[in-house]
Amino acid sequence: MTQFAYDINDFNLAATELCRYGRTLYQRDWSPATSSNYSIRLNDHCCALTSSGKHKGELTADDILVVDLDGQPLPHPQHKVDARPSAETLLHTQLYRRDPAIGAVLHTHSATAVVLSQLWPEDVLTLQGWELQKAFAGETSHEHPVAIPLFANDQNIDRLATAVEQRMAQQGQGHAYLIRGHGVYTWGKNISECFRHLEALEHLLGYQLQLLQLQQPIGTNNK
Ligand SMILES: CSCCC(=O)C(=O)COP(=O)(O)O
Ligand SMILES: [Zn+2]
Repeated sequence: MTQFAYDINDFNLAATELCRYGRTLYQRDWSPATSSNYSIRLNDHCCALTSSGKHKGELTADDILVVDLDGQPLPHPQHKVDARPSAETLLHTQLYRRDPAIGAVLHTHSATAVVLSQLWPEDVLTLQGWELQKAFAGETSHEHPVAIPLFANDQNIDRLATAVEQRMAQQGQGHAYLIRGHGVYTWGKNISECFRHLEALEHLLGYQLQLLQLQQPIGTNNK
């Protein structure tokens, strides 16, 4: 440990990874126009997190901040005084606070996730029957239902994080959730597992969206 509440080497590694994943997620068109935020846990008390409003395909280590699990920025020798953590920081810290096994969180805004989140009528989307569900940690069969809760979008992130926590306390943590018209949050024990969850989810949500489109009576989209 240093004079800071985290190990600088851990921060440097996390910053490198977050920048690298940012380039990948931007190239996949899942993080357009400065949208999205990403984080990696540094220890029991803090995480490295993207700064607000940055282009996610062009992140540098200067764009990665450290916050404690209340979402408050912690000092770093190179950080600019005006750098602000993500506006959605509390959606990351809610996850790190509830589960010490969570090591990384990714939030993205793919067209598939956003469109499906607007079309889906219920407050939970249950994935079942897809082999790719087994990409989620601990899932061993396509037959086991994987519930993806949906939340109304809310500019009050504190209130949204409280709603997420309440739903998880009642119905289980799951692997991911959708915010309507906004995007998806998913997590994992580390960034590589988290990315696997996100990649699986993108495909699974794509299957569901295609099913919805196929179930639409022929010709109705021309009227
Ligand atoms: C331009 S997208 C609007 C904000 C958002 O939803 C997002 O994911 C990025 O917010 P941040 O403060 O983390 O840059
Ligand atoms: Zn967002």
